[in-house]
Amino acid sequence: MTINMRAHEAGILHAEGSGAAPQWLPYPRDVMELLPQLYAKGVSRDEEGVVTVAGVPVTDIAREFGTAAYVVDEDDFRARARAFQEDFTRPFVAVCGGADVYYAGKAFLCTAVARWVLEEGLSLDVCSGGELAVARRAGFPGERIALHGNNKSIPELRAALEHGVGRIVVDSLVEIERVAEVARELGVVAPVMVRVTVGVEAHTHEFIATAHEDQKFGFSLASGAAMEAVEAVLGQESLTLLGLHSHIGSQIFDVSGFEIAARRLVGLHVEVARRHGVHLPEMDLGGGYGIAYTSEHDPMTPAHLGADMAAVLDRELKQLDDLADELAGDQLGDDPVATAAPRPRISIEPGRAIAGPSTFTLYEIGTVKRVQVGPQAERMYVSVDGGMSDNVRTALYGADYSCTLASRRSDAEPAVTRVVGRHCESGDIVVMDEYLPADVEPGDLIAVPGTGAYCRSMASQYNHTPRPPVIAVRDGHARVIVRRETIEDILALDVDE
Ligand SMILES: Cc1ncc(COP(=O)(O)O)c(C=O)c1O
Ligand SMILES: N[C@@H](CCCC[NH3+])C(=O)O
Repeated sequence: MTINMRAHEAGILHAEGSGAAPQWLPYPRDVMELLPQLYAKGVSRDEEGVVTVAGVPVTDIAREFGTAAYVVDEDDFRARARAFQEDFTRPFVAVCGGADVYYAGKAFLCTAVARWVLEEGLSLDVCSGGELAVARRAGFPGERIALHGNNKSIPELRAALEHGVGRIVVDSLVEIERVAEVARELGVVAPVMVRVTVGVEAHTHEFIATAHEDQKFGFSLASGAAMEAVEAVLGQESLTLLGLHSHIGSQIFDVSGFEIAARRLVGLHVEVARRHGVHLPEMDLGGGYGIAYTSEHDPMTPAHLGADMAAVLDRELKQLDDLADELAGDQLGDDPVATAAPRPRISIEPGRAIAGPSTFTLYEIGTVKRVQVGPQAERMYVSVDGGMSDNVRTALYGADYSCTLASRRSDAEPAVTRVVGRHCESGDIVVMDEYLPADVEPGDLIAVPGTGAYCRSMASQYNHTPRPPVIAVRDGHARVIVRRETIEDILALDVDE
């Protein structure tokens, strides 16, 4: 018999693989009270038991804006952005002069969010012409934008260079030629970074790991392709090489993957300096910091992460200091070591860790059905007015979410629940296993926390379902930052011949 640790803590005893029928254990507490760390800082329950965000009851939000809706606690988002910008970067000052934080807009980006990020002093990572357009509309300065993507189009590259982006992270030899050509055409020198596949097997879902050899991103370090790419960039007059980039994957809790990545990346950085006499001014370690979706996850704070990663970098950059000693001995006499082989400035690209916990999805229950799943066990299937079209992560990665009854308190017995969507698939599941009070009924609201990253940004119109709005709440006031799609929006795309 295997016991799911989270579910076990919540009182669910799984009998998977044992052949025995599942049995549920009694669960005594309110899920939100048990797991407050899953919710944004401004989320709590009022005296009536209604969940509130920054002082606004979810019942008011549902009445005014409808459901399903993504509800973001603006102060929570900003605080997490600030924690990376300030607490994470602080230890890097002594190690390499400082660090820059590029918010990864793929997690979630709209004009308001780009402005929050800008106001909190971060830079921005975009990976498409669409994300770049949003950044431009928000007034994001080009020099604080990084452009990613493994197949950027010429119009995207042109738009990026016209906006003066601070870095383009190149991903193939064809693309190096392409960027060089567009830069020549525009009469500019394009700043680029080379995305390196460092060969780390990140401990995460295989679809969101990105630094093992057999996948589409980057230039392999092991095969020599990364050095070849560096040389290709150095050979182009319309390109300037800022540095090397590595992103090992997403929803990672273990610094050891970053440590191996840093060691290998610094190794290549030193090799470039040694072979070509080029001291690259930057180095980017990507994003990927995990968040808590359930009690199974225990993420590090940005301060803790920063301290650990700065220590790792300090250790690994000793490789560069050895080169500096060599160079100083050979060429520079008494010149300070720092001028012989200066340490690169570090940057990172967190997305999920800033956006994810700031948001919950608010759904209204439409139907409740009890299904017998064993002689002593039944599962309550709660259908909500959304599903895999607004949160595909459960279906795509087997992601685990929690939920809570949000519109009232209930003293009813807890029931093992699966929250499902309204789409035409049995895999249309939002929350696999959680407890809800057994008296939940149509019209009740539930909140699914941790949906700020890769939910709205990966939302679809499956079954011609209009995508939900994003409602930002701050200081007792809720407002729309992304409006709800309408059937008219969907019909507008459909050519009526
Ligand atoms: C290149 C790059 N940088 C940053 C990120 C952001 O990752 P996360 O949201 O896990 O921090 C991603 C996505 O995994 C990415 O591909
Ligand atoms: N979309 C993925 C993460 C991929 C991030 C982009 N490289 C998720 O929801 O977890």
